[in-house]
Amino acid sequence: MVETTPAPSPELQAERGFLTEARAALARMYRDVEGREIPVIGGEDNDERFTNEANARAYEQRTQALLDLPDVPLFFGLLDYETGTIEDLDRIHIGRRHVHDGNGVPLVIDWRAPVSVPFYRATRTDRQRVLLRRRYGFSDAAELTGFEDEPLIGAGSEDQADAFLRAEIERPRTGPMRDIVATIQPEQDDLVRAPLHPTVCVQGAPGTGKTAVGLHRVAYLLYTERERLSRGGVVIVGPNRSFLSYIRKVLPALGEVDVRQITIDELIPQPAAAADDAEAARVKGDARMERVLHRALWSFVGQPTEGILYSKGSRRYRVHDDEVLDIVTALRESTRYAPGRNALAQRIAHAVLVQMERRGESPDDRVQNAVARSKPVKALVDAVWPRVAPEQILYRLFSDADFLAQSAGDDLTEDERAALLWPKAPRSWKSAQWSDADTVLLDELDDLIERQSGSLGHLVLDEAQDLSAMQLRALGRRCRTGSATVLGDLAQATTPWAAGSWDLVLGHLAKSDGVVAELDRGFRVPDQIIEFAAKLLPQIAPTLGVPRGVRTVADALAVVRTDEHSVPAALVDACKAALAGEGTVAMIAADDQVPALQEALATAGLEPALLGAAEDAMDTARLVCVPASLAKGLEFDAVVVAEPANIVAAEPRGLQRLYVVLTRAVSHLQIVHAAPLPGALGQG
Ligand SMILES: Nc1ncnc2c1ncn2[C@@H]1O[C@H](COP(=O)(O)OP(=O)(O)OP(=O)(O)O)[C@@H](O)[C@H]1O
Repeated sequence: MVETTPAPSPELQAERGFLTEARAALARMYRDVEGREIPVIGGEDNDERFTNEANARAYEQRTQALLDLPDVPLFFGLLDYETGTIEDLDRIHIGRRHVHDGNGVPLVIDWRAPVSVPFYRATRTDRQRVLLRRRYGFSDAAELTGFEDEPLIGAGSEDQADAFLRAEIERPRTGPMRDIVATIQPEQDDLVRAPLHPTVCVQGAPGTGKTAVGLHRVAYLLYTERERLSRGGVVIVGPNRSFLSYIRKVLPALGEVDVRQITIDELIPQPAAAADDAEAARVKGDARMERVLHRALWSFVGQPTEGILYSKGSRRYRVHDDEVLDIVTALRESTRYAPGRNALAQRIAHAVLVQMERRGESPDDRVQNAVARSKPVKALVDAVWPRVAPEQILYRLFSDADFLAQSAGDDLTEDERAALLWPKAPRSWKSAQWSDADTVLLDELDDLIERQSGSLGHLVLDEAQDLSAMQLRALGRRCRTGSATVLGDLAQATTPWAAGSWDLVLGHLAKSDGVVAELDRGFRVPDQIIEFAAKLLPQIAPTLGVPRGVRTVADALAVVRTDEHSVPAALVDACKAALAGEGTVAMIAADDQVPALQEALATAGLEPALLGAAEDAMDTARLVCVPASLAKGLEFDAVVVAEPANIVAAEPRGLQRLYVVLTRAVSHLQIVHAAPLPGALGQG
């Protein structure tokens, strides 16, 4: 915890009194809302039901947002302004939400309000009319324990701010990620407060605060653009459920409870039941698949070989095949598949109507509709432009080598086509089992057949470096008019289908106007560990610079070499040593080694939890066993890594995976190995 003023000075007592007053005011605001009647419109039609449901939801959110969370301090900072800067207020307390007394006088000002900005931006050289900045220290139970003043005029230095940041970073972790609202840094604040449009893309080394920035940006945008965003909604897409569980408390602590946090598989509503090998998944995720699917779909539209004969009473009307062909050709150029089918029926019917008019009849729209629905027209449309389901097309692509070759054109090599073909095709498209990558292709086909609506207001993609082109297209479609916050690190790309550059990612998302920014101050990882892990960068991401550390920690890094049989015992010792310190500890190993190593730790009496077995494993246990494939995005006060060579050998992008694993520690990293250290790690 930060060095704070010895308690209780009169000033500290006054601040504690103010905190109690603010808490009471918030409780009153909560009671006011809770006691309010929710307006209910009578009647049972859809509009009325929808309005009533929306009112009830808004009410529920408003009450939840006003709940005083016992372990979240109500304010964290204070600014003294030059007199007259803000009307009637020279001193403002800054907190996670707005609190006012019974007469509307603000007690705590929301950190997102413009008057709070200098808390993050003012410096001694650019004071922004601020005289003094105060930062508060709180116990884990949100008791006010002290404060530190940073005068922006007169003698002084900026070291205090750095000490406060360091103390905040090193405060031992207990369970899920916490917010950084008290110590957002200026380069992060720029991104947090960037306008809703255009899309923002953040490349940042491990621990530079990308996830934190993304979450605070959501809270900020909901404050400035609430109405616009509540219409379409905000969705955060993370790599897996463990990660989402880890970040789930940040937005509620910032007073935002209405944001969906999901994995991409949950966004695309198609259950996956099959698995792909790496090469098939890579090809299925490639942007070229869009052209393959496009050709496959449109190959279902055939050449009309005969026209139609429509009879009404004794009269006959004929539309010839070449006329139908002209209509089909024009429609192919201008519509999607499903509306094209309807339009074909209508245009043929129109051609019949023209003939009727030429013969002196005066048919109206109803006649045109009747003709469009007549048997001969339907039969022709079914023959020339059949109804198809996405599954039918994909089934045929993966089970019919000639159809695949014809649809692939020059886009796929023979080997790539071979990777797509099923070794043994299922009996029919209805019984086929689809993989995750297939469900994304089905989604693309669905949109090629009929345009999806795409009305999301804002989309946050975390660990976006891992998404395939086809996944990015699917995400972009859901947010056609909205904007996105794209977060990631190209050096941490572990999927074989990763897009490889931020320009490509933005292009696939259909947000090419997005602005790419870089964060390069690594807050999480001590210097010594960054330097060690960065030895891998020339091999895994030669174009990226080495992140700048902001702190060193004594004995941050230890590498223990032992023989193969002694690895479990050495891991037990390392975990025991780590547990002797404060905060969370992770033992990270190659996925298939985790069960045996977990057992070794349990046998030694250490009671480890297994990440992934229960989503909230990190909430309760101090020691967690983490399969390397689930480590991304997480962090622990101390990390023990077992046998790096096995982590590397487990997958095609094993070195990238190891880089992720090595950069999870806030204070201490111990590496236990018997095999030589991989790549450049073993050198010097
Ligand atoms: N301004 C800050 N004040 C305090 N802590 C910070 C700040 N910025 C980042 N941190 C801390 O640094 C750690 C890393 O942040 P975060 O997980 O957002 O980084 P990241 O860039 O997403 O990392 P990774 O690429 O490894 O997923 C977190 O503990 C976060 O709270």
